[in-house]
Amino acid sequence: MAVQFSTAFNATTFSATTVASALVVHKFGGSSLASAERFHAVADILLAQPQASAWVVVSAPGDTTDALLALLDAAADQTALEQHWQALSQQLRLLVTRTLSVATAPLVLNQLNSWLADVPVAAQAGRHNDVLAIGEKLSTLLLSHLLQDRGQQATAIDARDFLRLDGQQVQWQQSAELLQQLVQPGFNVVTGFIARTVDGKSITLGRNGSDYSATIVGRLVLAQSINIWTDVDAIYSADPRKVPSARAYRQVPFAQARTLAQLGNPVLHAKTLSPLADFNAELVVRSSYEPEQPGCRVSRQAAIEVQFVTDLADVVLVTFPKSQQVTAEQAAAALQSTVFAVPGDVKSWVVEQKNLDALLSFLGQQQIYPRVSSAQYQAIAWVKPAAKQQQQLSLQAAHWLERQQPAFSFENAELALWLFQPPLSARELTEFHQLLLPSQVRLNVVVAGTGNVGSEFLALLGKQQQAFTGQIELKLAGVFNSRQACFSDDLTVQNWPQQLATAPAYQKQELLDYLAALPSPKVLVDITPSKAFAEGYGDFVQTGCHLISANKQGVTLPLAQYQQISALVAEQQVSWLANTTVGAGLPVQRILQELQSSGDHIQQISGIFSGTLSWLLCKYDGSAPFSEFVTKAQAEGLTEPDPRDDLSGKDVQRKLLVLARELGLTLDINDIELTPLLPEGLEQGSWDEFWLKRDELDSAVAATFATAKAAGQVLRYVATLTVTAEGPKANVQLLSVAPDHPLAAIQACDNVFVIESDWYQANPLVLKGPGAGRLVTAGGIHADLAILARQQMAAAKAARHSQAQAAAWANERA
Ligand SMILES: NC(=O)C1=CN([C@@H]2O[C@H](COP(=O)(O)OP(=O)(O)OC[C@H]3O[C@@H](n4cnc5c(N)ncnc54)[C@H](OP(=O)(O)O)[C@@H]3O)[C@@H](O)[C@H]2O)C=CC1
Ligand SMILES: N[C@@H](CC=O)C(=O)O
Repeated sequence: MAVQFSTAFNATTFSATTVASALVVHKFGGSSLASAERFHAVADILLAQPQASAWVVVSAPGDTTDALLALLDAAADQTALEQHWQALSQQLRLLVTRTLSVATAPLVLNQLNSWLADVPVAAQAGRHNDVLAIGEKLSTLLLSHLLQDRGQQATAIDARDFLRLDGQQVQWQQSAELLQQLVQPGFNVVTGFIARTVDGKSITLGRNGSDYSATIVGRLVLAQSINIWTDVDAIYSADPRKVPSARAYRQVPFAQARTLAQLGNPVLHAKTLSPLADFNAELVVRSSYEPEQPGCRVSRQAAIEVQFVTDLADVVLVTFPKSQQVTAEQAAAALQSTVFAVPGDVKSWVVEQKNLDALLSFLGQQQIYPRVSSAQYQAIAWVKPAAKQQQQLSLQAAHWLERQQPAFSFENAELALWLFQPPLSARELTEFHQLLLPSQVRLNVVVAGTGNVGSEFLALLGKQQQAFTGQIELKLAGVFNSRQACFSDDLTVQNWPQQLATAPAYQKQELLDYLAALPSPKVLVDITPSKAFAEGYGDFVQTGCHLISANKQGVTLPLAQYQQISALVAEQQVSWLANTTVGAGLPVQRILQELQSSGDHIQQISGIFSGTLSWLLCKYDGSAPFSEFVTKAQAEGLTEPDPRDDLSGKDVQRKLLVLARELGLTLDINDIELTPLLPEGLEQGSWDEFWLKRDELDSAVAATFATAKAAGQVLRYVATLTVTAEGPKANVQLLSVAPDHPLAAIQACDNVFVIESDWYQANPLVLKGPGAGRLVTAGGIHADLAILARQQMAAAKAARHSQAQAAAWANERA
């Protein structure tokens, strides 16, 4: 039984009016049909659609067209032809038997065998287009039978039975009339890529021909929507393989999609969009691998501000007088490739070098002999947001471009285009994209402490900003120390020392007000040694900022205070990262977190936790007073601001407390037994006062060292935390160990963490490496910052995804 189209075809109805019916055309490309599993996935997609019937346009399965082209290339050589034919026949027969039921497969195999039998004859007779048609014909047959196997009505249609072209022109009226005689209820599965001339010759529609077939069929049947099922579910603001921060758009206005297509977009093609130029259907790009995703809608109704940065490699510039009538669109259609007309007085076209000869011959036929640039370029275009068509480049982007020195620049209201030689790298393209489409996430970073470690952290921040370019902006939003504070949007990693030098005195209330007003996400990075400052963490967190602490004072505050801050951190849903408080850049807390989150139980943590004491006890050989070595360690940036924190063992005691709390133990500092290296009384008073009494330290260490040496042993300052059934036991002490002891053989400054757990018992997990120093510590703080940055990026992505989903649902409801 033949059925009528929902709206009778009539050339006069080809206007940009909305069609009342909800006819949908689905197009599946080769990769969506590359195996039996993919054919089944396509059938699943079709059966999950709300429409009970649909038009389906299919490409050849997988790489069948390439295999057919290779076979045609080999046609002159009988043996090679035979080999190609055998391989292809086997592959296609296997696909049929794997895809269809035992009852249906023989029918399709019979048909396939008769087509295959004709292939060698057709190849040698030059009937190339008949050979090339086999792939699409097989896809229609396979899919329609598969749908029938699933209880559906489905018909395979060879597009050459209705689609007529005169040169490049689709014969709409004739094609529609022919198609009307073929249409059946249920699914009509049509071959993509192939058609016939008005005088009956079999032809192909060239590169991306099946997408073109889909929009032609869409227009012929007056479809409301044409779904191009491919391997992406969005149209990106730039090539995401080069620009990781490219934005995924779910809607693109038709006019911008056309410009993109003319610029060689890999998903949208100029030819594909051409039937929609005066026909108001939407085109939806969807992923057949993620059919639950809404995809990207290209339509005249898309009310969204989008912009793009496109790039096309190896192009030349072809220039001729503007009076010539020929258009780039005509040339692109004739060449089936990208020919882009750049804005300007002179007619200038950008064309890929590989298509230059074809273009010159096309122009030659019209007596046009253009000038061709002697060099090859990379063409970068900025497709401007439709709502801001008068938009100029930002000052920053203009300066950036000036530095890159493009060979040519063109600009009009909709578009700017530059030709570069040498081409921009992916990193440069990402930078440019970031300037034009600044990443939506900015992480405001406020740094407390500009001393030994703080200044190193700030020095490295510039590099990290570069590394995250296009993904998230790490904005230096404030810097202060105990004396001055600079809170300003003008701060940069280059100018902070000058800005801070002339800034007013630091006041906590001013910091609190600034943090409260600063947009989220924001982070306060504490690189001070100050307990008073750490006691204010609760106030800071209540402004909604994250915390990164290198300062051990916060994580070792008395238990009640520590728990109060932790509760506020949880309440505000912010992060508190403090990996450098133990082992500097060594990721010891992260290892403990991972072990515990995977179900392990830690039984003991022991080892050397002080880089300073490790360095001093490795270097000290009795040749000079111990205090001279302390001065050297201080100069190397290893010690605490007051090195007596190291010598007293208090710094190690704090670190052990940090790890104990990481295990969820409710210890306080005094629960950790401490045997200091520093003789009693010397920790009191100022550093200068201590320095006058340093002989006491020197002689105490010299004596202990001599005893150990006499016994053939070495000194190590060791921390131990054991979790027993009776409760935790923790101590830090100076030990004299034999040379074969596991803690004896270390490099100066090494920390060693020996972790014994349910899973690491007989052979403990050992983490070893430099545990102090300005570079490793600053690096460790950056590791925390990078973790936070990634968390923010993931949160922003999730928010964008749910916004897109909400928009898609709203669309559907509408
Ligand atoms: N060195 C290392 O290997 C490691 C160090 N750390 C930790 O890093 C932190 C910094 O160490 P380091 O850089 O050597 O110390 P510094 O003494 O060199 O610098 C400390 C900075 O903090 C500022 N500061 C002090 N108190 C306050 C306050 N109340 N408010 C605001 N700013 C204040 C100081 O200001 P001003 O300039 O005005 O004096 C100075 O800029 C310490 O907590 C240390 O334990 C952690 C792991 C390893
Ligand atoms: N002074 C400390 C620095 C790191 O926390 C040490 O030496 O370990």
